[in-house]
Amino acid sequence: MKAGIIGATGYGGVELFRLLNSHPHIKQVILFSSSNAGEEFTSIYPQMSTEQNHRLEELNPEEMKEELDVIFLATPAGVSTQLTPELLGGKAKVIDLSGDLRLKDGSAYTKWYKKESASSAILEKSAYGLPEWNKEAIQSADLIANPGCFPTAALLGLGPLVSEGIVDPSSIIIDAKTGVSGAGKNPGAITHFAHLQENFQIYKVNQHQHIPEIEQQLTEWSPETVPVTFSTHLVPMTRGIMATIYLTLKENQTLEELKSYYESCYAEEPFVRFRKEGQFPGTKDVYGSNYCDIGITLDPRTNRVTIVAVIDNLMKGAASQAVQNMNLLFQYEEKTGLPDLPVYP
Ligand SMILES: NC(=O)C1=CN([C@@H]2O[C@H](COP(=O)(O)OP(=O)(O)OC[C@H]3O[C@@H](n4cnc5c(N)ncnc54)[C@H](OP(=O)(O)O)[C@@H]3O)[C@@H](O)[C@H]2O)C=CC1
Ligand SMILES: CC(=O)N[C@@H](CCC(=O)OP(=O)(O)O)C(=O)O
Repeated sequence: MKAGIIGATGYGGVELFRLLNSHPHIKQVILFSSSNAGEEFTSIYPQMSTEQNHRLEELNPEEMKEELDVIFLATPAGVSTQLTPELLGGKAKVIDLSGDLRLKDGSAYTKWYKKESASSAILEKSAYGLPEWNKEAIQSADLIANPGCFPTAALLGLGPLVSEGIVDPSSIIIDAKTGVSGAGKNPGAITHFAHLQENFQIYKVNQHQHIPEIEQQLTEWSPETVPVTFSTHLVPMTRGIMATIYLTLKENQTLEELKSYYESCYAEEPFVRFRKEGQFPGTKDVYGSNYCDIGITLDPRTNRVTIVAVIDNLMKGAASQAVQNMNLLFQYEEKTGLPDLPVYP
């Protein structure tokens, strides 16, 4: 198979390259760049040298859609809205890592991303690429909207309880922390080393573009609308997301019952690991891997549940989840080409 990466010189693009380069079904990876076409990839990332030389190519959607089997877009918001219509209709399947195609309601996209949305025809065509919850739709799609990094952690953590209908829908608080690579390779002043180191910073309070994405999926799982309080914090680390989620239950349940919902939801899922009672994961437990590790507990004093879900934002939050989706699209075994274990320490 031939794969193409648009936005190859960004953090998500480089991580995709690393994974696709050792994927057993990918014979060739072609890298596209809007700013460095004509240059060798190794002139930008010498550490990514391989046996094959990779020159950064200029975009040519007409050729790409016929010659490539799969195209990944690892580009800033707004680019996929423009490019996807030109990339569909040929041989290639398209996997978009940006937020452009995740929200079914184009006006919600415009409100939260402050950009023009893709057409409703494109939005309808795209399958939400959260494999643990949407496998069938992914397998039969031509276009995948890879989930956001925070929604991946939050939804995998919340899914078993919200879909069971046992959560008070007005009670959900998602308190999330992220490493700085989530902001891409050209972040703003908030991510400057001098500001970031020894600091812990909340940002986009009540304005984060992942709020409607999380609510869209929760509301699909639940008979009621599920609004969430969602806050994001930058911590001085490179990779990793921890979503600490608090909620109350509609009726009393035991921790054993709660655990059983997770165990049955994720029993067949190779990339969700549920912790034993009393254990909670840290971000290093999933570093460099496609895992989402989850721990839960119930405080009998308050009847409040605490859920902790961790992922690597560049992996399960972006590139490796995109490869997991590619595996599903092409009927490869879901774990193909993805690391078995995280990098530790
Ligand atoms: N970083 C993360 O943890 C996650 C990121 N995402 C999303 O994935 C996407 C990529 O993120 P990330 O790799 O971090 O971002 P980066 O900013 O690191 O890279 C984006 C790349 O897109 C390319 N690009 C920029 N403008 C254009 C344009 N107008 N047309 C075509 N290509 C363009 C650039 O590459 P070049 O100049 O070579 O074309 C750039 O290197 C974003 O939408 C992001 O929100 C999603 C989940 C997690
Ligand atoms: C640290 C940091 O800034 N993280 C980014 C991650 C979001 C992202 O990647 O954007 P989309 O999923 O919408 O494409 C943020 O919080 O906005």
